[in-house]
Amino acid sequence: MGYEKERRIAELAVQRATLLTKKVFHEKAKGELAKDDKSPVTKGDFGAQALIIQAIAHNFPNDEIVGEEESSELRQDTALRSEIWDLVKDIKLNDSASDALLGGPLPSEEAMLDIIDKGNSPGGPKGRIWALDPIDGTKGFLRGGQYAVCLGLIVDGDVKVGVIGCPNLPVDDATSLSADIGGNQSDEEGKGVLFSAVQGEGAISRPLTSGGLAPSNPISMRPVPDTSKAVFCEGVEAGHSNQGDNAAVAKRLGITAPSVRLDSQAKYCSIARGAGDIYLRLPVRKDYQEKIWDHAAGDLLVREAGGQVTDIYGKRLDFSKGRTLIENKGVVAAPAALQDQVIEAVQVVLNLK
Ligand SMILES: Nc1ncnc2c1ncn2[C@@H]1O[C@H](COP(=O)(O)OS(=O)(=O)O)[C@@H](OP(=O)(O)O)[C@H]1O
Ligand SMILES: [Mg+2]
Ligand SMILES: [Mg+2]
Ligand SMILES: [Mg+2]
Repeated sequence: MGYEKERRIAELAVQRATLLTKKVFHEKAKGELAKDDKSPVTKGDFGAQALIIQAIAHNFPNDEIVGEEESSELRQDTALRSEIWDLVKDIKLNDSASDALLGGPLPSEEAMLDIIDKGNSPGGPKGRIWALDPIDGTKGFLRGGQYAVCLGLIVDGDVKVGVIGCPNLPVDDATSLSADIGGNQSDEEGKGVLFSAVQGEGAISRPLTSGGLAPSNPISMRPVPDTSKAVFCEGVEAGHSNQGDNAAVAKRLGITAPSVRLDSQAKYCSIARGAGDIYLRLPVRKDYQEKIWDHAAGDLLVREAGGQVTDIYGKRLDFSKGRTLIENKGVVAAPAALQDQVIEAVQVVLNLK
């Protein structure tokens, strides 16, 4: 069994970070800022990044981290910074043995900024590099929908460990995707799932808790007799994937069921547990480069659950090229037996052949 410690620490670090994101999720003022690329970031994103990097640095001090966020806005905005510190300093798992594994609380507000900035690795083909998305689906988080806390370990360009916490997904793997899954989640009963995978060892899920890790179950994609019976998942934001092209692909595959729209890597998680079958993320803009933290953990989770993950050309996602997936365009994930047919349909719709 490889990467046992990495999986355990990653699961606990993600679980601890969701304690903070869940608090912010219920606050009216989430400390929203617009980044240079106009995308949103909140107290939840900064706080979760600080907590997770602290845990990685404590356990694996020589590893590099590619984290989505950086602290420059917080170095200007002292009010927001102290609001984040007020949250971060009090977050701990209510199982002291588990919490101790993460290295205890952060030392100070100033140290928190430096810890956030340890996520500045350029990535690349060599060594151990963690890809961290402290809140994936920030727009979903702000809307009251799905979001995910995502952490993957890439070793020499290959994803070895993937962990995703989804506080708003139903615990029950068998719960079918319903229209309200991406909607307002005021009722927390029965919600919150922690997914993980290690290369070559399959994929599992367990309920998210506020203490130690709960018992886990293996998960797998469901068998789909033919593509027309498949349910496909896509993003909520029309600016992140081309919903018109996604629909045209579904039509070519004979799919009549409406798509299930949900934010974040919860899409990878859903198909990996058989709540949905195909994830389409067809590009909106030619020049957009997908970020490694948006896909590393989900890519491994789906492949370990019996699926394939490629870009629109049928090429595996290449995590060895830096902070972005510069060698790939779009994402297509499906049960292994259907992948060729789905790629064929994508290529016809996008006029690639
Ligand atoms: N133009 C464009 N194309 C593709 N992807 C983009 C684009 N712009 C942003 N992003 C990234 O989308 C991440 C959120 O993905 P989602 O799957 O949640 O999108 S969706 O809202 O459900 O459609 C989001 O991740 P977070 O910032 O972590 O939320 C962004 O990294
Ligand atoms: Mg973002
Ligand atoms: Mg993201
Ligand atoms: Mg994010």
